[in-house]
Amino acid sequence: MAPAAVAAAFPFRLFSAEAARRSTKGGRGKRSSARPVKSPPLPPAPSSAAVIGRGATTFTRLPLREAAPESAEVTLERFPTAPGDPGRRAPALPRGSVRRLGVEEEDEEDEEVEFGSRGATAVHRLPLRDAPVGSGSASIGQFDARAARKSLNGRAISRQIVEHLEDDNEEEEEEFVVTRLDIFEGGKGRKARAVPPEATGEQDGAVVFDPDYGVDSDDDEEEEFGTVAIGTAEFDELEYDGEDDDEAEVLVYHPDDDDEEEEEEEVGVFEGSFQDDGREEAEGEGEVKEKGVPAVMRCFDTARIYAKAGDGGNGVVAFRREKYVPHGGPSGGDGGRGGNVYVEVDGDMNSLLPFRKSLHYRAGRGSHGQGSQMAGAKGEDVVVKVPPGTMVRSAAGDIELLELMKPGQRALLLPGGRGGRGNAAFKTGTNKVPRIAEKGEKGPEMWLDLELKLVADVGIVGAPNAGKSTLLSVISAAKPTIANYPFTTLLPNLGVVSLDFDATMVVADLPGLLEGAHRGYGLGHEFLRHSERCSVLVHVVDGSGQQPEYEYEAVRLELELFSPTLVDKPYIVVYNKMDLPEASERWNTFREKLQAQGTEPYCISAINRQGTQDVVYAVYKILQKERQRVKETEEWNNTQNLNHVADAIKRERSSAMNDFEIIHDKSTNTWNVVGAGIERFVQMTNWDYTESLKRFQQVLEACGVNKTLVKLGVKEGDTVVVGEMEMFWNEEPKRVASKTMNSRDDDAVRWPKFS
Ligand SMILES: Nc1nc2c(ncn2[C@@H]2O[C@H](COP(=O)(O)OP(=O)(O)OP(=O)(O)O)[C@@H](O)[C@H]2O)c(=O)[nH]1
Ligand SMILES: [Mg+2]
Repeated sequence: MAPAAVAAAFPFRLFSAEAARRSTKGGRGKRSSARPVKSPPLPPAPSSAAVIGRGATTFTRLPLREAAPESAEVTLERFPTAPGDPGRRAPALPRGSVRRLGVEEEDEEDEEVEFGSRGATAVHRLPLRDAPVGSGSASIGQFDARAARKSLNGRAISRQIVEHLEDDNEEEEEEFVVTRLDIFEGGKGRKARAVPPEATGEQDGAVVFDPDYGVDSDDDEEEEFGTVAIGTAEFDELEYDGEDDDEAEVLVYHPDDDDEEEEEEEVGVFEGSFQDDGREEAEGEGEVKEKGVPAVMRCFDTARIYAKAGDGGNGVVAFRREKYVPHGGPSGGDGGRGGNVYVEVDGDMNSLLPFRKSLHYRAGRGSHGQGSQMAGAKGEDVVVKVPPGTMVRSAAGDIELLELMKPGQRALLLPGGRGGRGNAAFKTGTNKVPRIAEKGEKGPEMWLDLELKLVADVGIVGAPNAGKSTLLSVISAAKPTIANYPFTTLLPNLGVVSLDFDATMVVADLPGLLEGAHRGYGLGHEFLRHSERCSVLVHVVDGSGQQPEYEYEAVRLELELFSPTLVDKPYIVVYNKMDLPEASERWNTFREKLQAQGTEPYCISAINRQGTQDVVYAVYKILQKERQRVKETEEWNNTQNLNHVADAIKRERSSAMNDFEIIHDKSTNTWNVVGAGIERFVQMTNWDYTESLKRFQQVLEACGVNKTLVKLGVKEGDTVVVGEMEMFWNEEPKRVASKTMNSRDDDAVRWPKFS
């Protein structure tokens, strides 16, 4: 089709394919700019055959944000909402944000920044550090990277947005948005500009970061800031060193140390995570000892892993060429589906320790399609093997996704991306030689928190050195380490107790509990969650201790402080070491005390196997009752769909393209078109083909985006963002008979529903 004809058909938005190609190649991220776009940018060369219509525009590709779903409903990669309207689709659009609060008078020390994991929700606050003065070069790179490093352990290259919203006491309304993506891109040598406060004349001491520097140069801005004051810096030249007295660096936000502590505690997401083995500090006595647990113990039952389903393979454009077959027609095959990510219960595993070593699980990408209508091969699936009793949560938003209990259970967690269609699929009556093919759909990705709760029927609890491991060793075949010092047991031990042919129970021996365990003393507290799944607790008391009753009460209290459901569990009390004279002497007092409370304790000598069998029978009797009770309630809710996460992803994938929302950000004149269907369309569009632009245009028209924008009052030069595409709006130069448009619409918009 001649360019002029295309222009006539789609007079509204005029894109430059040239510019598009340029910018997509560069892959430069560009987000709502620091300053409103004041004039439409340079028109591209109209001579290019690919230019659709007249007028001009730039066409930039935005990198996609990392998927970090806040809910099981939304797991696809997506772009964040309009910066000015963070709350709108917050649940669907996970992101971090830092927002400057209103500045209180001139007191810069009091400035605060809210730092949240989604939208405007504050999770913790960092105080704003006054910006250093007198430097022409500046970078905000450190700012966000630092926050990110803190909160994400620097691992997830996820996208956080730093918002610098309007000041209450400034007349000028300004808004600055800095995405971490910009910063990361900056890290690859991109030029960026930061404007020191004295250049802007603002009193708030914040350095203004201009992510668009060098993208669209704007003369007005130069004047406003004064050219001298504007320095540029290569990001890779700058390194964060934690000090702000380094002249080469300008740190914009710099939380001071006290608040850092606070912030860590409040966020608290990373406690119990792996890594940072060497980072633990020795803590003084009397202090709260939150993380004084060796890494190996933390990894026993918690892990954080990254999973990504494979991207679909791209479809290709090909035409059949064969002797004696003139006009062979399009024959580009579809890309293959990306691999799936499964989670499977492996009965042989009993801890999450293997995840210390491997934490990235990526399914294979689908192969690209080929000529002769050959579809690409499917990507390879990956299976994440977990022990029975594993809870799977999405790290973002702490949403419970799965609870995997039985060996052999398998859940499809992330379905691979669909393969892009080849040009053979685009053949229509009016377009017999389609030069268009889709890219493969991106596979969803996620950080997952795994937590293991042992699936034991009985939990043995008690103070250190009480003889818990000894008891387990005599009633089961387990061989736990036994020694005469506290904290012999560092990780829970499991044993199977069989009373009879089919009467068995799994017993867990847990690390000892100290008074103050809930405040972090000792180790036992780390593992108490494992007893949450137990039906019965066996509380072992060391009869040879100084005050067995006191020890008993203290442990009960710790259980209660950990979780009220623990103390409500049925339990039996076992008084141990009766072979020792000091124990047998105190037995009567102990027994009377407990009887007064309505509990009948057992006395044993674990080492001599005296009385242990009675304990086993007593426990089994209670367990049977509990099992019966659980069975009755389970019958009611036994239909658990293990694939619900994948289902939600698939549902979202099939969302209609005309189901979108438009969010207007007045300060930057940006219109964000948000909708899973349309964003997915943009992601799958292969901009290498010129026909893709046309199709994109047609889709915008057909699904009503253009119409809605016009209705909402979009103006010449405004920015329109759809998924990873950013465009400038150009008014139509000349309206063309709508007949032509309609006749083309139904031809071009062939967007089938995927299930
Ligand atoms: N005399 C006597 N000693 C016992 C008895 N039961 C256990 N012990 C001893 O008590 C010490 C501690 O036993 P463990 O079974 O390791 O105690 P634990 O409760 O598992 O201790 P932690 O794992 O450190 O919490 C060992 O030296 C055992 O030999 C008993 O019935 N009589
Ligand atoms: Mg032990």
